[in-house]
Amino acid sequence: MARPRPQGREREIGKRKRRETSAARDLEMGEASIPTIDLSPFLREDEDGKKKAMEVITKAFSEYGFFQVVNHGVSLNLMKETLEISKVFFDYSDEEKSKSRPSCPNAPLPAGYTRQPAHSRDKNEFFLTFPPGSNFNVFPQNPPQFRDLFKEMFVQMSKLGVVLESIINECLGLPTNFLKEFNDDRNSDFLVALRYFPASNNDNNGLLEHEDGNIVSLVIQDEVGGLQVHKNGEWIPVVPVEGTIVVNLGDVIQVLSNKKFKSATHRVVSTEGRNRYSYVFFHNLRGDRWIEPIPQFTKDIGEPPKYRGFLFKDYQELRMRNKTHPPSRPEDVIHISHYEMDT
Ligand SMILES: O=C(O)CCC(=O)C(=O)O
Ligand SMILES: [Fe+2]
Repeated sequence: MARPRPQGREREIGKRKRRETSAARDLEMGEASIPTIDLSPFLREDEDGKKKAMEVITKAFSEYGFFQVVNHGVSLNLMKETLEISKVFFDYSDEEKSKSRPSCPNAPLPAGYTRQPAHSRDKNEFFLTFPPGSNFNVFPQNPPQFRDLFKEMFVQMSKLGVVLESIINECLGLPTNFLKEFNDDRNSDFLVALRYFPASNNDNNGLLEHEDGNIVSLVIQDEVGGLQVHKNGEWIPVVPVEGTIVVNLGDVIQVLSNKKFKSATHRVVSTEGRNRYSYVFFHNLRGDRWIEPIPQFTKDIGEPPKYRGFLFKDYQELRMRNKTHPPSRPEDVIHISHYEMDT
């Protein structure tokens, strides 16, 4: 007799277990690397170059959900300076850093400086801001250039986020400006500077495997390395190349596109004897948006929706609970599979 197919959570546990085993097996890592894409055709409206780049991007989004970009419009000097300034800031004493602890309890995320609690599996500390001018933002007095550099980085990364969103829109074949109109409020975007601590003898986890929940994320990493993306049972290193920005897709696009595009699973592995610094910009979405697979990827082509609809805010809250009240069993952590339909 055929074995009944595992349902819902049981099925998810199976998937995760398989992934964890293969993660352990593949820790040594294969030869694969993620694609690098030149964005200059989009910035200078070169139609032919755009078409070619879009083919590569569409493939990368359907297979990996991850790629790196060059000629992205973000100043290379600014990238260097912001990494340098974050080293200066994170090297300050805990007392000094604590002066910019989050102070606004109703902010959707803790803006300012946060260190992961000792019991957290993630071994990092970070500094988060919402768009310049947001009332949630808290900045340190020192280093004196910190605030301006952070603001400038926000502005430039936000521009790139908008460009990438329009590229995603085009690669998915959506009506012109569909995503721009759906996601017309930039107040929920945020920028995070991170410092990962060196690996210890028995723990090299910097950031546990996860998918980003938003539209698209942009990562600037220093030369230490450790960011890895999961593909076909393998952990592929995202090898740092100075001046490049890593792009990874979030769950919102995976759901809207009914899984045509993937939000890749990724993690950060820490390195013995070295801190690792990075910046991540989250091109996000208003909490009151309703997310469900769009008809173009479901009923228009005779495909059943792979997800039930949900309010983005509810998903964000569940993801937040993963952090504030981490479940003891990894399989109880909420992922986008929480909304997956049994097909
Ligand atoms: O620090 C990195 O390289 C990536 C961080 C990340 O994946 C995240 O914050 O969601
Ligand atoms: Fe991430």
